[in-house]
Amino acid sequence: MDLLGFPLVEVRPTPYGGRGVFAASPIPKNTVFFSCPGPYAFVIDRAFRKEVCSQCFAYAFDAGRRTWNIKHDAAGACFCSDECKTAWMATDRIAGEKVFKVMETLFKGKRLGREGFLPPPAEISLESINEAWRHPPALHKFAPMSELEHDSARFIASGVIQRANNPDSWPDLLQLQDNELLFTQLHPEMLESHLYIGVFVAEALRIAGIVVDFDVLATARCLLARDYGNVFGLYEEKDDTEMFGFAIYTTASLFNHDCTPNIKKTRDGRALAFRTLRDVAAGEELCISYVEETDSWEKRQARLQEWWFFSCQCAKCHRDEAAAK
Ligand SMILES: C[S@@+](CC[C@H](N)C(=O)[O-])C[C@H]1O[C@@H](n2cnc3c(N)ncnc32)[C@H](O)[C@@H]1O
Repeated sequence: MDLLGFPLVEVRPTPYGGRGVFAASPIPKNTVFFSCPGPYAFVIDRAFRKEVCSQCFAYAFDAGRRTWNIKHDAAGACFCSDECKTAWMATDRIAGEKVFKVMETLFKGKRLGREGFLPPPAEISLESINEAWRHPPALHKFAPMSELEHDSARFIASGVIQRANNPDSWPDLLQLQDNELLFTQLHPEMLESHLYIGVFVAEALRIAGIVVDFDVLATARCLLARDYGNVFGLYEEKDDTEMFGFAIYTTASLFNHDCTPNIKKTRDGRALAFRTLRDVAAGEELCISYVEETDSWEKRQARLQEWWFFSCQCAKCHRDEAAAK
């Protein structure tokens, strides 16, 4: 697979975990060998909305400010500059603006939401998940939705709008690893939440009068299936400690994990850039670290299992596991 024409890298199968990204030729230390211009779908968490520019993700605190005050109140977005607001409004997000407005109104007025919680199916299998999506729950009038669910709904809505505006990019999203079954087996209670999120987004599009030529609920399901295990946290650029949202970048999610990574990602506005941490030989796999490398083997494995559903096969983990026995 071609990584958007970046000549230093190629995508190939690995013996341990699906595809990986490999150096096609030697790459010297400190080379930015790949970058991804912007996310397919993203959300700025409600709690951070006033502090993060919805267009370029600039963090107000990094600029010595508490909040950004150029706003699009109805759609729940803030901007660091008029240029960013104009860019957000003028491009293909016009449909998005309408959908986000409707979603804000429904959420703030508690106009549509869920009533209580249903128990998950007794056994989580692909069949029981399919069956649940065939019979999604109805939204209730004047029922609340949690802030977390609404943030997830905004994330899914941004992906649905992306598909509507750029149909050619949908296959890029679809080729990401589908983690629906593994995720639902670990978190069965989330199945119902995902169904509500899908129904909520479909209803928001309907109320906004946005007609698309694909099934919104099925699209929401595809996005949710690829969200866990593929998304990147959006962190502020200075210290990389405060996470204010999350985003899915199609090609960037092809990098596997290693507890001794040879590359590092950095966010540059909307873009993600990948840089070598040491000289890399031709044919070596290029891996980032999904977790804190200095944590114990047990802690790293637990986190990778919980959030990425795999047991790490890197050399350091094999060494640490052998030492622990
Ligand atoms: C973000 S995806 C990376 C790309 C993925 N290999 C693919 O083909 O789409 C993360 C998934 O890759 C696999 N993976 C990544 N790093 C791994 C590792 N160190 N050991 C085992 N599996 C790994 C796991 O299946 C994990 O859920």
